[in-house]
Amino acid sequence: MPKFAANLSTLFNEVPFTERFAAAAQAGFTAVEFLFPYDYPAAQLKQLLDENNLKLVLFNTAPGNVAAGEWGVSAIPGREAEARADIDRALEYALALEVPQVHIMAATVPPAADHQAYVDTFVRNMRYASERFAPHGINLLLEALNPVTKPDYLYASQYQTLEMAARIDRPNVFTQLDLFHAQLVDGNLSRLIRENAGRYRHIQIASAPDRHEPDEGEINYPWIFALLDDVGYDGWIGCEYLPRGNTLDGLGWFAPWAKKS
Ligand SMILES: O=C(O)C(=O)[C@@H](O)CO
Ligand SMILES: [Mg+2]
Repeated sequence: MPKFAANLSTLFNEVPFTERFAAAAQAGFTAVEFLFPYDYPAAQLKQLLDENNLKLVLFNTAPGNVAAGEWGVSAIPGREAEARADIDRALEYALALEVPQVHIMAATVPPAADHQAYVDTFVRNMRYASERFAPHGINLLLEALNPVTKPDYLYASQYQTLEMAARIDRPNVFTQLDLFHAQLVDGNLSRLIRENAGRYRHIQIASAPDRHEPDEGEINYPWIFALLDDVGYDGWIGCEYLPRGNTLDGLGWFAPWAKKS
């Protein structure tokens, strides 16, 4: 049976961030994920989780200078000290918030840059991160991002992240399978899900191509949820979509799984 986490960076934007925890709980979610915790003290976020009986299942390392086109610094040659400080800060939050997994953001790679140098830097920083998180039983995730949403990201295809995880070669490194990005870049989701079961440890969903509720568009989600059960996937499914309108109005698809109060 699928377990859904509300993404508080994309859902419940009708209210300020700190009020989205209660909104998600009232809508029947028992878990949440979000982009970044760093604007808030960990103790404040922990209190919001506890008050609303919510588990936190995912957040990301810091994105770097987003206004300058960055999306993560862990793959940028020459920025290792910053990347490792971000990794250490993510670990502090992860421990305080009891999160089981963290997405390590790689980087966008300028078209003229030396791509291999980015890959090598990322592998070294990921091995550092792996050593820091492993004693705490926390997994690290890599996520492929489609080039329309995020041009020039280190990897766009799910098969590239699987290859990268193999190259990093550490037991707590897995991929994060965002089915919206996967459909735009790779397609054939059933093959991806079946052949790589066990290599992805978190899933995110949205419709394709418009990234709305998972009840429209190219992907037949009820069928995908049954397939995930069939391959024994027991991780979380993050609802990382942009509601067509009011978040609650679009939650009809979630009604069968919502916790009844
Ligand atoms: O963009 C996505 O998709 C994400 O999951 C972000 O959290 C990280 O790029
Ligand atoms: Mg995603």
